[in-house]
Amino acid sequence: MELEDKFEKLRVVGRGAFGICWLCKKKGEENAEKVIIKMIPLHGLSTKEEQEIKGEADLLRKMKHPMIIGYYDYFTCADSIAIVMQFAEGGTLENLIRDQRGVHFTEATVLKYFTQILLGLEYMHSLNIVHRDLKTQNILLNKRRTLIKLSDFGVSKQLNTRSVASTLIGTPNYLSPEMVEGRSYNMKSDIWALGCVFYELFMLRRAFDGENLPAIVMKITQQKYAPLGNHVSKESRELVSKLLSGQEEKRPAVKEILTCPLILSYTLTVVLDTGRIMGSAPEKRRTQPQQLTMRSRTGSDSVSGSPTSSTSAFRTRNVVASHSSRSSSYSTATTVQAAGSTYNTTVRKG
Ligand SMILES: Nc1ncnc2c1ncn2[C@@H]1O[C@H](COP(=O)(O)OP(=O)(O)OP(=O)(O)O)[C@@H](O)[C@H]1O
Repeated sequence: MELEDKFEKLRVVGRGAFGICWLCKKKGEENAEKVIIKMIPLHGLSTKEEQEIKGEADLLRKMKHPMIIGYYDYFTCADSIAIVMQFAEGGTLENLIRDQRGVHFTEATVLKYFTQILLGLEYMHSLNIVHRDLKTQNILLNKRRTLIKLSDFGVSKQLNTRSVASTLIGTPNYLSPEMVEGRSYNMKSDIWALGCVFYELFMLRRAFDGENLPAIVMKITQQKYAPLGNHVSKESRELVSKLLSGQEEKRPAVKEILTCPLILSYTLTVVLDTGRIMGSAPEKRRTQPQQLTMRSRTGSDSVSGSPTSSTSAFRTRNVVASHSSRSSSYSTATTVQAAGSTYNTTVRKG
């Protein structure tokens, strides 16, 4: 089959090391959703490599989460494999950072984006999948640039619980010390990259940068980065330094970060908001399986998504609010089931 048989090519949105990304529309449908089709040429690849790419595409199709780009389908056409995925209209986090033109985000804005990235990553890690290429270019945004979507798992690998993937892959700026030293890649290497992204959101520049590869590598191995400015709270600075710890075992797991005091209230807000998004308009979802309307607390947001992402990934089970008669404070005990993990949390206000 040729791509043009089924889809109308609108424009090229980007080029990666392995292929071209086309913005496309299904032919013959008036209001067809726009999708991205990534074309990966197969020529020169062995049958085993081709099978590996197809295996990756199958894996991507299985992932359903609001903070992960929706992968719909793949097919072989001409001499390429075409991967059909959700179109993120807001571009990349790298572009968003660049568009700030040096004006820092507020800490609350950074923490909202960061928490969403964490939730996407937590879902992947719960499936024993490491991202391996987490960077601001691979974090996409919806049209209003309020919701993030992790993407580009071209080099992700599904790990079984005992094995580690050890291939050295990645953009140099986000490589962890263990990777530059040729040691194996693991989930904690994703945490390092997460630290780099967190730093970049605060400082609008990369944590580890340099004129050339050896200069970057030197800084990574010494964990040498310019200190975070005074606009960053002590708690956030401490978290950055934990994520960018040279020793993997000192870096916290995603679940620990989601429930640490600095992040917990953001976790609850994002999970509860997403629960509300997913809980809305079930009839509409049933009749229009390709289109999902997402509403956020701050306003309405529309992104295209997979309808099943609502059910498995996020579930708010039980919210109990109890008011204290002795003070004006109140506590909210919440059991939030996010990405297969259950958080029993108590938020106190007042
Ligand atoms: N789903 C999408 N929605 C919107 N834009 C996208 C989408 N996927 C990719 N792009 C755009 O296309 C560019 C190229 O993406 P692609 O995944 O091919 O490569 P990459 O992430 O730059 O690098 P590589 O795959 O080589 O690691 C991205 O930087 C982004 O601007």
